[in-house]
Amino acid sequence: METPKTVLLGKTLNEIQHITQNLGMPKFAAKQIVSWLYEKKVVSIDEMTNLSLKHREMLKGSYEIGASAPVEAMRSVDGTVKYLFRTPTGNFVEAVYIPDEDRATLCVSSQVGCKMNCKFCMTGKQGFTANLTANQILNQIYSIPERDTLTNLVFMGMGEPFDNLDEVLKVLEILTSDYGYHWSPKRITVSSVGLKKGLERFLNESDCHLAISMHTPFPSQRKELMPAERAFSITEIVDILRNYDFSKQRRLSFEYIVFKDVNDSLVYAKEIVKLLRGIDCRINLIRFHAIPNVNLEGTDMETMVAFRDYLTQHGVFATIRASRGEDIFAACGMLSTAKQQKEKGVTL
Ligand SMILES: C[S@@+](CC[C@H](N)C(=O)[O-])C[C@H]1O[C@@H](n2cnc3c(N)ncnc32)[C@H](O)[C@@H]1O
Ligand code: SF4
Repeated sequence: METPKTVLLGKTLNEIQHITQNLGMPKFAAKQIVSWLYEKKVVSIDEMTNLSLKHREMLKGSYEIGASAPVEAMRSVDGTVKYLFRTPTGNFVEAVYIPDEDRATLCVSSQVGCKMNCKFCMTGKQGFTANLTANQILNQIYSIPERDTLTNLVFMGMGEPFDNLDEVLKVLEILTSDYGYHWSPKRITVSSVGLKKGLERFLNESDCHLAISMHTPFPSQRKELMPAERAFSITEIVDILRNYDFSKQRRLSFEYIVFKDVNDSLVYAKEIVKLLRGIDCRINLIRFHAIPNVNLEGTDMETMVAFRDYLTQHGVFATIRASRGEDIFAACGMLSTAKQQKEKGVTL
């Protein structure tokens, strides 16, 4: 059997330098290769025409680009497209393309499934299967037809990015460095429940925006909704965030799914104001995408507007996030779970 080749897409400049060094290629070859990968976005090593034929052949002996097209695309009436990618081990991950006036955002996944088991999340219900490699994360951007129109990227698909931070940081480096995509870190937001080590490392090693999934300001209730609260509480998260400056380039936001009769009254809004006092941030109120077998319901728009207005009037700028792609199961984890179940012959 032929040995599988190592993929180049998703490797940092440093990693490519190791490869070229090991193959005895000249020092400048690494820069040439990353330029073919990340600027010219080639699909084969043969296209790297400023490498000598001999070096291209050497590279092809053990390496390949490693781009793979989505296996399925579902288009919503509102223009949102959900892409499904198959990993080499036969798992499915989702990326959602969301066009909106002059913006085009891609929501990417960082893991197959998730360990965090949040009560309201379909990906959490899947359990954890695997971390995605930098290649598999970057491929979600590289291999969609709209890739050159993207203005923003959010890590709000399947998985907990801080639980796979080595790979996520490599992707952020490639997207924001001069040798890579040259993107400003302001175009990228990483969303997390807040894991202590990951949070501190991300804050120190990246300049990208941060979104923390709060969902309730009360630790006792957050434990019920989000088991990760037990390991690292929302109050400790906020304490750490107080030490960082979010008043300049980097933005901090909190996500808050508004559940009917659970976290949608003024008691919650008042506690949020207290918790976030003195921190430069905003809060995004999210409509709940109902998932099967979970006794939670989204609140009505009138309550959401009142909640938003209270927060904004009391110094915490709040917005209501538009819910997109409802007709194509755009809530994270819905499509991949459906696909997985279909392959096993189960219906949801
Ligand atoms: C899927 S998570 C991925 C990133 C990270 N694991 C996190 O929780 O922040 C992205 C956002 O989607 C939210 N989310 C999960 N399930 C949802 C649902 N059924 N309806 C609406 N939002 C949901 C999460 O709370 C989180 O704010
Ligand atoms: S909301 Fe985020 S952390 Fe929670 S289970 Fe879903 S993906 Fe994991």
